[in-house]
Amino acid sequence: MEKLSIIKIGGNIIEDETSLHAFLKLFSNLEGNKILVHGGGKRATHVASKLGIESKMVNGRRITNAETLEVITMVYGGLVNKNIVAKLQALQIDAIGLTGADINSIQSEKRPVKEVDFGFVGDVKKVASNAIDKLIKANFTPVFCAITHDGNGQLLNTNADTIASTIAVGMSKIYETSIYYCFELNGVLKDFNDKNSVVKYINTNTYKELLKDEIITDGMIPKIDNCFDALNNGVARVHIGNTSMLTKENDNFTTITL
Ligand SMILES: Nc1ncnc2c1ncn2[C@@H]1O[C@H](COP(=O)(O)OP(=O)(O)O)[C@@H](O)[C@H]1O
Ligand SMILES: CC(=O)N[C@@H](CCC(=O)OP(=O)(O)O)C(=O)O
Repeated sequence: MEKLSIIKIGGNIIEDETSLHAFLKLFSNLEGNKILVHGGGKRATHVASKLGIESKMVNGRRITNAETLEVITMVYGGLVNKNIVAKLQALQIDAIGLTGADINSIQSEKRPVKEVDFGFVGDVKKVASNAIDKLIKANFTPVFCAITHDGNGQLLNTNADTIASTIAVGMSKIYETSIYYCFELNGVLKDFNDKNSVVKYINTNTYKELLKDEIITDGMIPKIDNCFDALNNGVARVHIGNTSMLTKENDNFTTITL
């Protein structure tokens, strides 16, 4: 089986021009088939606040009313996605920016209202692996933002970590897939005050311990849940770390195993 790398970058990398440029340079030099997935939650919160729209997160997910959906469509699908695509083109990567509506790549359904009404937030139902593969086979590099659609004309907001894991699961029918969750830290840290205290391997048992000891908190919990979902559904490898984990020189990052 041929290999495919799915690389997700978080909000803090996108916000910092120098980090973003350094990452895109690394990404452009990566050999083999690749897909980029980006978030941009921080930028969305910032733009929303400039427009006088308050942002509310519950369990790491944005409550997305109609107004917020407009903001995230402009920010993720427009501003952030098109800037990344233009920067990749400057690095001679033939990137194509996509939401899940483009080529019907990611269909989702509006999250049912239970204790919380998340509004226009979508849970992924179907990834069009063959359609995405046509782009890869034509030597385009797909760049996905955190937007999906329901097939009935409705765009939905879907967390970017989930976009990365569900695309990886879908593509693992065709490729041996690896996910690299890149963020500003070196990996999952044992001690938040020591940036080098990376937990190199986490499996389902050690994860439980780390949760119990409150070493893993906040946004890291849904991120690791996404990692286990991916591994349980055919993805070969999942790593969390700084963008430099994409180079062979750095082996100080976290690998998730079952
Ligand atoms: N043990 C831990 N090690 C590293 N980060 C952690 C840990 N526990 C919680 N976190 C938090 O998780 C955040 C990453 O999750 P999130 O904000 O969703 O990522 P992203 O930057 O990819 O959008 C980190 O910025 C950090 O604040
Ligand atoms: C439903 C939901 O919460 N969607 C996320 C999508 C963006 C994202 O995931 O961005 P980061 O990776 O930068 O956090 C949001 O709107 O914040």
